[in-house]
Amino acid sequence: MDMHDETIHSPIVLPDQRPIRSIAVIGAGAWGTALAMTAASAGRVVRLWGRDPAHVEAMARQGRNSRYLPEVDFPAGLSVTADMAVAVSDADAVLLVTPSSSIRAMARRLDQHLGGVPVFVCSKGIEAGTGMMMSDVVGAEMPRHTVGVLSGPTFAHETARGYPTAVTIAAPFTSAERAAPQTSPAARMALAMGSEWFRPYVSDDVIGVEIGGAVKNVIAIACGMMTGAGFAENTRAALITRGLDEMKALAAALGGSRETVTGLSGVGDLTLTCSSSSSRNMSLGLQLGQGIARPMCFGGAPVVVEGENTAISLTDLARRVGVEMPISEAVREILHCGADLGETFAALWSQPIRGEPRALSFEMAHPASVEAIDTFARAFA
Ligand SMILES: NC(=O)C1=CN([C@@H]2O[C@H](COP(=O)(O)OP(=O)(O)OC[C@H]3O[C@@H](n4cnc5c(N)ncnc54)[C@H](OP(=O)(O)O)[C@@H]3O)[C@@H](O)[C@H]2O)C=CC1
Ligand SMILES: O=C(CO)COP(=O)(O)O
Repeated sequence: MDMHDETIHSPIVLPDQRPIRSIAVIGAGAWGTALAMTAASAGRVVRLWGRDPAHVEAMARQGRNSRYLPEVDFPAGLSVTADMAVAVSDADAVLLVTPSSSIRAMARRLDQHLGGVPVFVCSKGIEAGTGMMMSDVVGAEMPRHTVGVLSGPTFAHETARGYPTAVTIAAPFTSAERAAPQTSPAARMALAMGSEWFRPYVSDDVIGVEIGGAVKNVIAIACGMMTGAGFAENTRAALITRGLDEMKALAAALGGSRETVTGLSGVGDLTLTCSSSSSRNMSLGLQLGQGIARPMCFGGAPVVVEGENTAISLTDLARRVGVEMPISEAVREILHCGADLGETFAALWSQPIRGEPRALSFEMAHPASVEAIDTFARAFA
């Protein structure tokens, strides 16, 4: 073999290419449990961590999670523990699946127990106060780890039952991984999780994926509110489409790709969440739209509705980077500023008329708006 051949055939040196055989899932709610079941069904060794020892003991005894997914039995290969050190011992990768408000604390705790294995955040939200994306929060607390995300249109109860489901798994690529994406942590995780009914796609656009998951919850609340208040399908379709525009604009402003927003984690999840009362976000909106006071929604039970806090962190972030998000702002006003639902949506519908692609940049007063009526009144006085 001459020198030339040797150059051509020398293997690319890549960092960690081990297959992912064992997975720790942190968070034994509906989605953590569904993902743990998915990974175990795909043949991985899975440890599911829950914070409540009594709940963990019940899961171990019953072979199911009767608090969050009562109708589905655990597959072989899934064990449960309330000891985080046990959960992550020998793990080749971690799925972090507690509510977004707890992700920083969980990551800080995890970092004490974990070597440098990839961590994938599966929660959908933007941190309150800092406006940081979940992957950035985890990256800040776990600097030795590759941090990715897993997101898409996925109701936990459907995934747990084995209904065909597709997700996007994203993590940053090194330059070597760009040349051979199948060696990236995201691709290795996709191989570890994939089964005949669970179909992962791979991406390196972490921010694009995360924006989709965060924004769709706020838009779903808006859709629920409008539906609950008695409006129909035209209105919901308009909110979904203009919500998608808000998602696209913010993702682009933060360096994400518009194409990612049209994928599973954007359009896919927006469509799912805004179409079904199985969504807690949509359901909260429905109840508020019907005039039920917030404390009485869900019969007063504490339910994780990520879009509620995200309405604030998202619009704060959008204002900071100069992106207009009128639907998200309307949701924030109603949820957090005491604005009247009917009046706020009426004002949304009579906002200035604009070009449909944001690139067609102009605006003029809507004829139904107060400003327009005043202007016309003055002009014709
Ligand atoms: N459910 C779904 O279909 C999907 C959910 N997601 C996302 O997954 C994330 C989790 O949601 P989901 O599993 O549905 O929520 P659930 O309400 O089903 O479960 C929440 C879980 O988090 C635990 N938990 C709550 N607060 C804390 C805390 N402060 N610290 C540590 N653990 C905590 C709960 O423990 P305990 O029981 O002890 O209270 C429970 O195990 C959310 O960001 C959601 O958007 C994403 C895709 C699908
Ligand atoms: O993220 C989800 C589906 O992809 C779950 O939506 P909810 O949190 O609104 O129930």
